[in-house]
Amino acid sequence: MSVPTTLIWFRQDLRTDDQPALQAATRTGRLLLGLYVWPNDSALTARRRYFIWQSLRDLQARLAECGIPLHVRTGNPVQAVAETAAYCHAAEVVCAANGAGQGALRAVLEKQGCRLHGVADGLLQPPFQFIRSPYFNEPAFAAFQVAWRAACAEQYAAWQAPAWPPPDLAAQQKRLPENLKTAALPAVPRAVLTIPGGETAAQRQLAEFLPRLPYYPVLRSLPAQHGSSQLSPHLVFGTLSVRRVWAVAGNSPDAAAWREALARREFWRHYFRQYPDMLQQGLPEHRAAAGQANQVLMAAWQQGITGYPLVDAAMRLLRDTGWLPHSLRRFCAAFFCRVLGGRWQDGADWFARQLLDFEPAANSGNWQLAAGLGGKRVERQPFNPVVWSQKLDPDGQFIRRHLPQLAHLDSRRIHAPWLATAEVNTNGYPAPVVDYRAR
Ligand SMILES: Cc1cc2nc3c(=O)[nH]c(=O)nc-3n(C[C@H](O)[C@H](O)[C@H](O)COP(=O)(O)OP(=O)(O)OC[C@H]3O[C@@H](n4cnc5c(N)ncnc54)[C@H](O)[C@@H]3O)c2cc1C
Repeated sequence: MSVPTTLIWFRQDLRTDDQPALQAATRTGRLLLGLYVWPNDSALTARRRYFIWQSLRDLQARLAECGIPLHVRTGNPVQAVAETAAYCHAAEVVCAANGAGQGALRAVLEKQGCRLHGVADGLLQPPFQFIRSPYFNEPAFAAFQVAWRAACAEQYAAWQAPAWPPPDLAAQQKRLPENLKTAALPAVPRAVLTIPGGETAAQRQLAEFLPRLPYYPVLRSLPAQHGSSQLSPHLVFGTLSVRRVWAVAGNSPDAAAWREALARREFWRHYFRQYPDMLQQGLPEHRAAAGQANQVLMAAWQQGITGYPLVDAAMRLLRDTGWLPHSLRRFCAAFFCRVLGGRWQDGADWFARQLLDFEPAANSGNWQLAAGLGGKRVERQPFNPVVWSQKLDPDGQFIRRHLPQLAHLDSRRIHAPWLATAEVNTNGYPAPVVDYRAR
């Protein structure tokens, strides 16, 4: 006789700690199974795929301790979930509902007598409450942050993560039929990751960062110092709970700047849920005035051969590791739009193909801001890449690390090697592709 089960469909919530889908599934009292469906996504780079794989391996081990098998499928998600639900006689499928319509899945499941139960995850506050204007410049963010923070302060003042696992779960799961107990995880090609995947790695990284929190406000703007948490891929793939992150940061003045970063993450996600058309197209006011970088300039920027050392060091690091600190993302984006005259969409596309932590809302929003397109009018402070290079990397340490052919230049010339006299060897480093002063 078949035993009714509950299927937990893991999506971008690849963890056991503070996991709403897992908690909701446990409350059903049925036997539990997990499922992950690999996305059919051409944007899933080898690095991202390997990060997910590491996260699944960790999740599988954690779930196995409680007797929950994690099945892994590929293909169309609706079909894969429905087939697995039928195979394991699921009476209910529980998953994070990320706002995208799940009507098709619900309809298919209902036909086979199975209920779809969506739970909220990934945000500290529900969307559609705090965005008051179609603009997303600094004043709009400031207004959002005041209201949003007040709601978080109230809701999370005494927050405790729900307990996991329930004490009798492993014993109960022994009743799972043998054919459902085994779940394989096919290997994927290895990729070099500077930020490893998985809940265990995420928790370790969070613990290592917390003692450095007091230095965050200063060091986050100095890319040579590794001053930020590097938790972004974990927050994107849900190997870490954002509620957990908010709670451990605490209320101290040291934590304020870091909590502001979390507010920015949330701001973009709320904003584009409310204004989805802006994700690709931007504000209507600015649609006609898009720039167009020529292909040669765009290729030089992508490959890190623009002749501007900090841009090139950063763009090579992005290509080689899939990660950049925020200050360099902003710098490279501003350079692309304002010095090379590129369209923000083209730059955002390149970042989307490189970033380990690619997330459409954060990427699109930050690109549009860097291009000065968050308000009614174009908002552009003068942008001097040499002055910014000196601010972000005062003694050239970051440039020296990533462009060794310029390592011998002094701290002034290293930001503008074209000023070096003919006797100084710049080892074939290219001349600037454009003169920033002409822009
Ligand atoms: C052009 C550009 C593109 C970007 N694309 C992405 C992207 O695709 N995915 C992504 O997660 N972030 C993106 N960001 C935001 C930000 O740069 C990264 O989140 C941050 O660098 C991650 O480093 P961290 O984890 O050390 O951040 P920390 O400084 O330690 O901040 C903690 C967390 O807050 C969030 N966060 C911080 N700053 C921002 C911000 N300005 N916008 C949104 N979230 C923020 C991230 O989740 C981050 O992990 C982009 C920024 C720019 C300028």
